[in-house]
Amino acid sequence: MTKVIIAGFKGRMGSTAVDMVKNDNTLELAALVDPFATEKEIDGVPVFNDKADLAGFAADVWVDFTMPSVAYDNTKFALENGFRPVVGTTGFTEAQITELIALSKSKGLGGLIAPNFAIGAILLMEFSQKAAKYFPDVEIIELHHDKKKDAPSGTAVKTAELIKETRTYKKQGAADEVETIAGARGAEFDGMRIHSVRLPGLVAHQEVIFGANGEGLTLRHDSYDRVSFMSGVNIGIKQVMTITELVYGLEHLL
Ligand SMILES: NC(=O)C1=CN([C@@H]2O[C@H](COP(=O)(O)OP(=O)(O)OC[C@H]3O[C@@H](n4cnc5c(N)ncnc54)[C@H](O)[C@@H]3O)[C@@H](O)[C@H]2O)C=CC1
Ligand SMILES: O=C(O)C1=N[C@H](C(=O)O)C[C@H](O)C1
Repeated sequence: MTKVIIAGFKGRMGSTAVDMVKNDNTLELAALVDPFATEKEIDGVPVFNDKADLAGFAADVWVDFTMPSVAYDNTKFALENGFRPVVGTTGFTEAQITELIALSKSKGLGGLIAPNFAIGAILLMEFSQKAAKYFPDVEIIELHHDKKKDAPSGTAVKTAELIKETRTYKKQGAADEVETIAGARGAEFDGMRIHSVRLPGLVAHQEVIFGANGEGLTLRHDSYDRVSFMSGVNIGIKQVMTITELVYGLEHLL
């Protein structure tokens, strides 16, 4: 049995992850963490408000769906306490990821930071990376629910990072273009543009639009329900038990 801690269990993703773990008889819910929890235990599973109280606790995996502002500290805490992190929380800097990978190696602990756990989103990123080799003009439009705290989404950033590996650099748009309203052209990443839409009713969606002479290519993925992320979280939990360092992106474990 793999013993799993879920941090952020009161939230949209954390609560969905609790159901997924409960429905897999090879996984055991070992502890739940959320500063907003009022319960001391739920169905015999201990509940903690503060991660510090989990130092020395016996568990294998730390699943994290919390907030960008705490995800780095939580992941570091997990590694320092022998829990293999499986982190969906977004907002890590490149430097933080590099540091956490080094820490995981020094501890010999597997781990995963995955900006998106949906298999369709992983495919969208891979297809986009392939297309960018032939279509260097690309704009990313990510669309999310209006409770999302970070912009652009972690998935959009990861998509842009992957595209950067195959795309020949170019600064897109007219050389003399002017924004008459600041931000009209979106965020810039390596010369390409990323646009963030926030609306009630949405869950998590992304389009990657390529343009070339006389043709266009649009790739799109939609998560209509948070259950779309759960097979990826389940794979992540199982795979981190078999590796000895943290990886960035679920594609490394598929
Ligand atoms: N990688 C992926 O596939 C996905 C990632 N996400 C990301 O997961 C994160 C959480 O998203 P939601 O569940 O929608 O947010 P949410 O706001 O519904 O839930 C976050 C929960 O974390 C709790 N929390 C805050 N600080 C904490 C701490 N220090 N320790 C433990 N719990 C803490 C909050 O009280 C809240 O219950 C976001 O960064 C989001 O972008 C969301 C969907 C899919
Ligand atoms: O906040 C969300 O909801 C999501 N966050 C992740 C991201 O920032 O990419 C993954 C997914 O898009 C849902």
